Amino acid sequence: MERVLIRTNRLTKRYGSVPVVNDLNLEVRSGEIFGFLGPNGAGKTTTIKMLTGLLDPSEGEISICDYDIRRQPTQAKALMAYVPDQPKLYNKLSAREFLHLISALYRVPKGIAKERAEQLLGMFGLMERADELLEGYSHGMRQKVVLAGALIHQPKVILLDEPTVGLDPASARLLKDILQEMARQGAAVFVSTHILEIAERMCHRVGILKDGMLIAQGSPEELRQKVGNGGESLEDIFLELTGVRENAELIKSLEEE
Ligand SMILES: Nc1ncnc2c1ncn2[C@@H]1O[C@H](COP(=O)(O)OP(=O)(O)OP(=O)(O)O)[C@@H](O)[C@H]1O
Repeated sequence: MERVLIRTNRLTKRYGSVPVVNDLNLEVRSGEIFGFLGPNGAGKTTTIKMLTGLLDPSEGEISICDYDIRRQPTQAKALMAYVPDQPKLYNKLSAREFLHLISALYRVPKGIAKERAEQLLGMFGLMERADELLEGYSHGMRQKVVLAGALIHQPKVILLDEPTVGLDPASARLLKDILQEMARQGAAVFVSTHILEIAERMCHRVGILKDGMLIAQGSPEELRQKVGNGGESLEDIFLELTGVRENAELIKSLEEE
C-alpha cells in the first residue's frame, strides 16, 4: 500500500454556527489523483484552503506528508503546491521572472531553477512571450504561468481548484498529462472540478461533497456499482447523489405551460 500524503481527520469549518465543511475524513496516497466533486457552495474551496494552511479549521487535523499543517507549516508547505481558482500574479513581472521568483521562494538551486523554468515555459507554449509583463497575458496564459510556478519545486502534493477553467483543449490535455506523470512519479494530486468528464478520465478516485459532507467516494467504477446499476456515467451518479435530478420534473412542468 502506498503512503498517505494527504490526510484529514474530522475536518470541520464553521462560519458562525453553520458548518460549511463537516467532519471530513480524507486520505490521498502517493501516486493517486483524487477528484473532489460537489455542487456550487458544497465546500470544496473551503476544504482546499484549509489543506493549504490558508484557512484555519474550526476542528480537526490535516497532515501533508505526515507534517501537521498547523504545527509544522513550513515543512508541509515546502512539499506542496497550490493552484487556486482565481490566481493572483505579480503583473509587473514577466513569466520568466515570476518562475525565478517562485523558485527562489522554494529555495530551488539557481542552475536547476533556470533549467526547469525553461522546460516549463516550453511545455506550456509560453516561450515566445516569456519576457513580456504578465499584465498583458490572457486568462488562459496566466493560468499556465501559475501551473508552471506550481510545478517548479517538484511538489509531492499538488492541490488544484478548478484548474481547467480558461484553458483551451490542448492545454487542458497537457495539464491532464502532467498530473498523470506527477502521480506516476509518486505525487498525490487533489483536484476539484465541475467537469465530470475530466474526473472520469483522469482520477483514480473521486469524492462527492454535498453541504460540506462527503456523501460518496471510490473509483468512478466503484461508484457506478454502488450507486447506479453499473452502466451509468459519473454525471448520472453525481446528479443522483446531489439531488439535482429532482429539477428535471420542474423543468418539464415549465415546458408544458
Ligand atoms: N468567509 C465566509 N463567510 C461565510 N460563509 C462563507 C465564507 N466562505 C465561504 N462561505 C460559505 O461556505 C460554503 C462553501 O463555499 P465554498 O466556496 O467552499 O464552496 P465550493 O464548493 O467551492 O463552491 P463553488 O463550486 O461554487 O466554487 C458556501 O455556502 C459559502 O457561501
